[in-house]
Amino acid sequence: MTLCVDIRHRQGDFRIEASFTGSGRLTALFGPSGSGKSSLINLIAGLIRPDQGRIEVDGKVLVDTKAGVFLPRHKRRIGMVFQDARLFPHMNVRSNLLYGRWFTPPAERYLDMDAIVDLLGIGALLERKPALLSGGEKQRVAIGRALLSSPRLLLMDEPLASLDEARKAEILPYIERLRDQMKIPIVYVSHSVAEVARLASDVVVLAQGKVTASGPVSDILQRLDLLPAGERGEGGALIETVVLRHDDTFSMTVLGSGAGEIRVPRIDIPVDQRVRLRIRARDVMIATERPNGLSALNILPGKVAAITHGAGAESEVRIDCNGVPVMSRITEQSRQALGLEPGQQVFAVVKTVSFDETSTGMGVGEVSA
Ligand SMILES: Nc1ncnc2c1ncn2[C@@H]1O[C@H](COP(=O)(O)OP(=O)(O)OP(=O)(O)O)[C@@H](O)[C@H]1O
Repeated sequence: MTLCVDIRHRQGDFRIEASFTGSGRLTALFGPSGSGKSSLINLIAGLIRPDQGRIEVDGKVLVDTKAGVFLPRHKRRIGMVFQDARLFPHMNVRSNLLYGRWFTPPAERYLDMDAIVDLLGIGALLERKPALLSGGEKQRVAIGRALLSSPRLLLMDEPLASLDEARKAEILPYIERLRDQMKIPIVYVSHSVAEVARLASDVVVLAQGKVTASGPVSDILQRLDLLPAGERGEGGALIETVVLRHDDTFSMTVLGSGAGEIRVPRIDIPVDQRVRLRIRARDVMIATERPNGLSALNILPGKVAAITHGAGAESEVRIDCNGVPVMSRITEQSRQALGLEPGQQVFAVVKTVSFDETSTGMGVGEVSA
């Protein structure tokens, strides 16, 4: 899918000037509060008419102010999921789901109820009213309702923001399945690095209404300078791995990657499955010789590829571990003490316990354009 956005719009004192192309399965709009993420979603959905510009999804022009085109919302075939599920309280789950089909002409319906119910695991909930659902279940039904409108694009505006960590963890695998099994492109608003790392194929970074960077998720998450200050500690490398084996004695899982084997706390993913692993830059130590007598289990040989002096006392070091970039955030004092320079052979050291449940997710399949 290709989503092309090139718009300028003013609301009050706030100006949006956004231009980007998303060609992946799940494009994350990422930025701090007030950066314009929801405004951009509303512009794509047709809830706001832009002052100037053009929006196109897979060749279908939704807006082109120069040509006088503004497709009204109901003709855009866009599914929306918000932070709050917005289900109809008087209808049961089945009726809420079927409501999504209503506005789509039968000839254009390409998703059926059974497939969606199965994908989202909501078969047991069909007769219940929303008041009897957990927050995570409500969001799964809201996603189902949006999908049953057979949309050509799905917009998700912070769909997990109102859920606690346990409910988020419950719903993330369903969004991964949706991303990997449905052919519907998704634009997903978030200000959480953990969520973006797990779900996105591409990222558009927004700050004060402007696009400051866009590209594949692994490229963007390495750029710690692009991340909001409060989320910088969550940035780092995002690498594709495969489950090699589970070590039940020590409750660990061994992942294979281009950088070597990586041990993480046991994850419930079958052997041979792809896993996307986030290694936070702040969790990576650097050694100039292979360490001995060290408790950390992951020691990845590599070469210093680049060093960036960050704000204040910090330096960011990109280590090329056999073609796999691993980021490390260390103090400038440590960098100088080790005499680190580009080209130098080093070892990236990562403790197994530094990986948590937000560090791994199902690997993204081939991204079809
Ligand atoms: N109708 C409006 N009129 C004037 N200003 C508005 C209007 N709607 C939003 N804004 C302003 O536009 C800016 C961007 O808001 P927006 O909701 O798009 O940001 P956001 O990145 O989605 O934030 P959050 O993460 O907090 O939801 C904010 O400064 C907001 O106050």
